[in-house]
Amino acid sequence: MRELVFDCPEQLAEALSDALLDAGILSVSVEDADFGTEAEQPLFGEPGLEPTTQAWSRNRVVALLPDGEDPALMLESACAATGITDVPEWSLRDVPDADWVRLTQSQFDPISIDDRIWIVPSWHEVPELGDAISIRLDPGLAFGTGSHPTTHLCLSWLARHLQAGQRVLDYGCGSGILAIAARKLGAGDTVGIDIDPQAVQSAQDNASANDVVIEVGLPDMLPGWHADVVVANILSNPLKVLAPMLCERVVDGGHLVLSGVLERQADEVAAFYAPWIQLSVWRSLDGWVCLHGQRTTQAS
Ligand SMILES: C[S@@+](CC[C@H](N)C(=O)[O-])C[C@H]1O[C@@H](n2cnc3c(N)ncnc32)[C@H](O)[C@@H]1O
Repeated sequence: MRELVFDCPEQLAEALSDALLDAGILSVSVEDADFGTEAEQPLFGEPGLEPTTQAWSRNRVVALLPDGEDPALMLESACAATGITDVPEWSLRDVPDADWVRLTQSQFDPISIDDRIWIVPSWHEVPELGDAISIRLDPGLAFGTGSHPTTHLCLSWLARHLQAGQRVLDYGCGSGILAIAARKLGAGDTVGIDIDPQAVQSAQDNASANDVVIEVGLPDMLPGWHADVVVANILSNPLKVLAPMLCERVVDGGHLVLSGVLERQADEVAAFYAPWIQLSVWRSLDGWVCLHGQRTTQAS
């Protein structure tokens, strides 16, 4: 296969990419044309949120051509569709044949959480477990493969503190990884809730693949019972909004475990929870924190 490559300014990158896709290009990626040079200007944004600027000042558009198509005609038609009169200079490059499935899979090795939990993609052998548990999980549409520090922190907390039989609510369950881990670590009734229907489906599928029973659903399916452990790995803003509801879901003496919070956001998030539960940083990893607190019987 071949790729069409050209540079264009920030204001044209998105429109031309869309027009190329409309013209029949198979896929388009936009890269920083100044990557690796002194002119490189990285785009930053809070993880999980879109950066405010959507493109670099000089963008390299890389478009995968369908077999037999004329690249010049495709680019000219995309330019005409977007009202661009100066067709950018372009070049062609060959895409070497590769086993893309194998290449992608090779990027995901089993992940160990403190030697207590192994997250193992389905194409890998389960490593020697000893006393550890293993969770079969493939990267998919829902967040939560264990590679992100926030998931790692929550898993680590569960592995160290969860007691057999405790009821667990995993709020913002994504792939269901925390709920599945909780069940495999001996939790009692366990529920995973997410606002994203695709995450709910993924969590259900992953629970079945791991032979564990967890109830999974959208927020309106929250069960009547209260949990010994409520774990929520979402971002700081939704966590602030959810504070009263999440605290209310914790039984007296129960635990609240939060992540998705950057170190610099920890105090602010804890302040939102202070009327019900005193949270403090349990552990940090790569700039992220895991906050933990216990609900006392005096809490209102
Ligand atoms: C960072 S992922 C965490 C996934 C998984 N629990 C983990 O630890 O890897 C956050 C999840 O929370 C969900 N989410 C975000 N806001 C939510 C809300 N207000 N109520 C329920 N789920 C929410 C997202 O759809 C996403 O699946």
